[in-house]
Amino acid sequence: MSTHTEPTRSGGTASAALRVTEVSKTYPGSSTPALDNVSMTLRAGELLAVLGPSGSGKSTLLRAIAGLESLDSGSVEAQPAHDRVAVVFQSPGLFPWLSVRENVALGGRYKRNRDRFDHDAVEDLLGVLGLAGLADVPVTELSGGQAQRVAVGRALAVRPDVVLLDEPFSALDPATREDLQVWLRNVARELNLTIFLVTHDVAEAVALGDRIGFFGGPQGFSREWVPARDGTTVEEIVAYYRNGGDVPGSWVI
Ligand SMILES: Nc1ncnc2c1ncn2[C@@H]1O[C@H](COP(=O)(O)OP(=O)(O)OP(=O)(O)O)[C@@H](O)[C@H]1O
Repeated sequence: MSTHTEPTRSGGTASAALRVTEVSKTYPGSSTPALDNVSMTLRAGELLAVLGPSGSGKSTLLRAIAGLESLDSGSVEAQPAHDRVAVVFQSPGLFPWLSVRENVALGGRYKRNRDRFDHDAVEDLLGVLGLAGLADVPVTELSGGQAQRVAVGRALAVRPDVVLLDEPFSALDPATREDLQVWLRNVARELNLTIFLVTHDVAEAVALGDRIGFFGGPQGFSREWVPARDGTTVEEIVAYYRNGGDVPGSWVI
């Protein structure tokens, strides 16, 4: 497989961790495509936040990237391999009979992860995630925000090349959500993660995204991808959504 490179904001190049090419999908029984010829690239080490109205196909794309949806056409290429893509959904889906540490270390039980799973590294990861003090606590005793941090930890423990997050904080109260956004930003920097984040929340996209992809948008559901420039504000994005029109000149793809 060839190695792709992509221009970055700083003028250098970054390899493409994930490349989606002309992907289409229509669910059985539906007359409208959920994905209509979607192309995008996720660069290694970036957090791409994907905004879009309900029903515009964000989750379908995420699931397609994760290999959970069959495609009518198009392709998803991950570098170096597709089995190193981890997913976290809105609901943490923890195993209630296991502790925090056991949930985070769950991936080590699977044969396919054994060569890359380091149980000692789980302790370090719990520290980075701020979960060391909770390691032996049953997950049934956690708050919603703590549980979602454990879910992210479980995904990270298999050392994925790409992490897919589908509305990971949307079930949480606003204060907890803000805390977890700060937490995720710090963890992503510390571990140099590559993240594809689906969110409804413009403020979350602005707080976390190195780039922001607009899925759907002002010209109908056109599925365009418009990277945000540095310093983009929530107001600018909301105005763009509401008013449509041309993509601001400084938002160069
Ligand atoms: N399993 C399914 N079977 C049939 N149609 C589906 C299925 N999942 C999604 N759809 C349809 O595909 C379209 C895209 O849905 P999708 O959930 O990907 O959008 P979304 O942008 O993630 O929305 P939301 O933000 O509400 O989660 C919608 O019209 C939805 O009704």
